Amino acid sequence: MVSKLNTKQLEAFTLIILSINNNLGTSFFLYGHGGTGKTFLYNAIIAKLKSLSRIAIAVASSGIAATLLPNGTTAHSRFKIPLHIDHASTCSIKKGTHLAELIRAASLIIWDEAPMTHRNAFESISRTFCDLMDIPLSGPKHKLFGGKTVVFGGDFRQTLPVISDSGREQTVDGSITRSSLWPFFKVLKLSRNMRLNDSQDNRNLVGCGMNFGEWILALGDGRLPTKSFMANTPSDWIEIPQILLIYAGKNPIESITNDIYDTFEEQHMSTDYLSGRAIVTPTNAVVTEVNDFMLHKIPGHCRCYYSSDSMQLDTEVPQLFAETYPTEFLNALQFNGVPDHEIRLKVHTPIMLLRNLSPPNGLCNGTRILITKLGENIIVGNIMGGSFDTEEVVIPRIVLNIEDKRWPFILKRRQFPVRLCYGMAINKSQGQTLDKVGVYLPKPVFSHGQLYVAASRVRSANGLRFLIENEEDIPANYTRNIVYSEAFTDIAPG
Ligand SMILES: Nc1ncnc2c1ncn2[C@@H]1O[C@H](COP(=O)(O)OP(=O)(O)OP(=O)(O)O)[C@@H](O)[C@H]1O
Repeated sequence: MVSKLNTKQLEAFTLIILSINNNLGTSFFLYGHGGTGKTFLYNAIIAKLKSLSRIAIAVASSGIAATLLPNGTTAHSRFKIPLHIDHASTCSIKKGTHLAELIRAASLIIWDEAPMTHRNAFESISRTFCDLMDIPLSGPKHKLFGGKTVVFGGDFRQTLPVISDSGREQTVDGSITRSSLWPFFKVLKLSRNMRLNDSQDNRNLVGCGMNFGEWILALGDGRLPTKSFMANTPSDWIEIPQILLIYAGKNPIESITNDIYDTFEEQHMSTDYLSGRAIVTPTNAVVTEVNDFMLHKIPGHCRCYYSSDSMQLDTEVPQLFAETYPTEFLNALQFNGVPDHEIRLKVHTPIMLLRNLSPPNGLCNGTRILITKLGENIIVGNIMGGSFDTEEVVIPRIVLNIEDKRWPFILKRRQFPVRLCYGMAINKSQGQTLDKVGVYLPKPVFSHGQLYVAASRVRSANGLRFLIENEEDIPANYTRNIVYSEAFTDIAPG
């Protein structure tokens, strides 16, 4: 793999290996826009360390990015980062445990998609590593991350920390670049988009004077010309080039799925075909519409799985709550990232896991699986993509505990933690390289980086299509592009 690295990747590789070999304990941040080969480089470094019998711990902020790294897990599960974290938190790792010894022995920590995680988490890891490595928390003998070489990486144009009920300022303030540790990071920059191939369709985007790669990057940077369509509304609407557009027709979902899942009838059972395609859209409600539409196209028996829902109450008068919130009410509740009460599936349909079931075996939140058997109590299938590609896996029902401040109880839902994934929420596509992506926007995106994540998954302009539905007075070749550029202007790639 090392022989394949481009110049910037090789420079970064050399500096990181130098830090490990000389125990320099450098904290790196690998910065590059989508497709510049960050994941490729992590894999080259991990392979090198493996050949030297040295340990690298690889984690990512999201499950799907973790599956792209050898033995990757989410950072939260690997380092036992508390769910509710503040500026003084530490991780629940006790000295002398297997995990503590693994961290002590590791030569390198890699953390992909770091910009998605709140800065408090990195600070708590640094304090925890100091404790495990017997390094003081301050003073001349203090070392960041207990003296370990660490490589954080990611792209600030993509998802930033999600902080509930917060606005632009709090989101940017939660970012790793606002951490007291940030000034001590050595930033390594990658700038060549390795995802895009050099085909003709990448050279010219008719009408906007840019090639596809330049256009994608300008979109992510927030440098495309913008306009506003009504007084007092955001002026962040951008024009999508004509050649990337699909028109809604009578049935927009039919139009976009016919385009992205062309040759579906012949290839609907092919893992390669399915794993290279997705319709991405901002909300889960639309994801469900897309998936329901596709499910109807698949021949064969549809199996329904119903959850068993109950309340965990912190009260001595459960009867009162049982009357107020009957089972039918609990069944109707829907939450982001939680399977519905009713799931309908067929053999040969692709599903996405919604929970980390067994990260060491590739079963992470975001893993895609092609179903081969629908049992009474298990679902069997083969993993699509990532380091566990084609491996057969078994998915059980699990109990999911769901807290929501709207309800005075914890919902306990026993269900298969899966959802069909012909369509997926934009944030679930982050980190993936796909052949064909349909960006379906019945409503515009609503948060930083969403449009960029969606548009930057493909290898060529030929693989990207937008279908936009706007209110009557806004043309269907315009959509919103939300970019918090202050999150990354100081570290623009060189
Ligand atoms: N040096 C290289 N030689 C050949 N292919 C490469 C090289 N670097 C990256 N690639 C390929 O380019 C594509 C994008 O790379 P990768 O997924 O590592 O980018 P990334 O920076 O992690 O992207 P994102 O931020 O979107 O997750 C992948 O298909 C990868 O295999």
